[in-house]
Amino acid sequence: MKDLKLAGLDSERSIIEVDGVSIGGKEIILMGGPCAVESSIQMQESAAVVKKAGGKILRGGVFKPRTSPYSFQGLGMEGVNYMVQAAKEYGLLCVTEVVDTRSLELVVDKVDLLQIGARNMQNFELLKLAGKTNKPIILKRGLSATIEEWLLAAEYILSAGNPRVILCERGIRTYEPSTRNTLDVSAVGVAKELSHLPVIIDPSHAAGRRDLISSLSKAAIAAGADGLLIEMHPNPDEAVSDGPQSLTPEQFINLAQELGMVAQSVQRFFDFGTDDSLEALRSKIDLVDRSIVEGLAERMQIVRKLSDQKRLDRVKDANREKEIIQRLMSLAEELDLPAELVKKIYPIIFEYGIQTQIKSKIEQDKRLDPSCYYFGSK
Ligand SMILES: C=C(O[C@@H]1C=C(C(=O)O)C=C[C@H]1O)C(=O)O
Repeated sequence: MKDLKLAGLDSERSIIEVDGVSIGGKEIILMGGPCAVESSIQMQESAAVVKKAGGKILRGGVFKPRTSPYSFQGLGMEGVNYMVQAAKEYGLLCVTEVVDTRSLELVVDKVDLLQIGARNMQNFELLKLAGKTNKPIILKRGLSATIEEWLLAAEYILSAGNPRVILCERGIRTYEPSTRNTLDVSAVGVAKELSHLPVIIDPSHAAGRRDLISSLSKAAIAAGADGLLIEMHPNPDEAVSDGPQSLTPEQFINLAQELGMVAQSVQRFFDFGTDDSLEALRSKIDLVDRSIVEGLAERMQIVRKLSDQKRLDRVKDANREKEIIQRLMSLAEELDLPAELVKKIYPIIFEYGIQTQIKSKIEQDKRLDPSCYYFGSK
């Protein structure tokens, strides 16, 4: 694309540093908070949840570009102060949306990042002014903007002198009414092919309903997104805006717990572990235990299949068992785990493996020779 003089991908991808948080590196950055700032207590509660989930950035709208003029328009500067205070207390950064040059000037020195929303993606005066600030800009893709238009909007900010732009896909307008917008997952790959800028995903505005947020967030990471911007409210049923698409604190934390595995599968990481409280460490252990048991169940399924290929009197194979134990004992040593643990646990696992094969073999034999039923039932 010829006009992407600064946004175009030359060689290196940009990693955007904001006070110790790097967006666009290996780490997946989680940002969360309510659609609109409503009160000091609401922001305190939200900040506590974001922190607990391993999130790095607190979001909250104070100037709300609402579809209807009669919807809540935001708390303005009072709201900014609530958010800044809460973020500070919990060691988080904070971001809010600016809707015009006036609101930008009001908040630029207060927050850590600025957001330009979908409806203002082509507000060129605002883009130029954002380009003159020293704050990173989260630039949302417009409701009906092509990827090219979105990148050219980023080019406005870059060419005005601000190199820190983060692209945010938030769903586009399609003919499909089941979701508020359609999350364009492929936009992540396309934008990254054309541009060096980090790309994050806002699944909340894309879906418009909370039941899809978890799966869309995981899809976003799998597709290569550098972060997630998710709406979460301490009490979504009472939210003044976007309640139906806001996660509850519990859902937000549960989702965050699952992000690490998805991140790992695409050679990234998500640090759920910033919270080392007893409760947080125990939930981490619960997650690991779950995958241990799931792994054992999967192993058992495979072992059971092996019975097809064996005679009943040849189910146990001592050499194979020895070989497995030796291999896993060296792995344990490499991983700083007592090798003795493997030596003790595995014979029990083999024992159950053998039992399950024998059972399956007997069932097979019965199926092959139905006479044994008749014989047995006489
Ligand atoms: C699965 C097998 O059968 C038995 C169970 C084993 C296991 O659980 O890994 C290993 C050897 C056998 O004693 C096998 O032969 O591989």
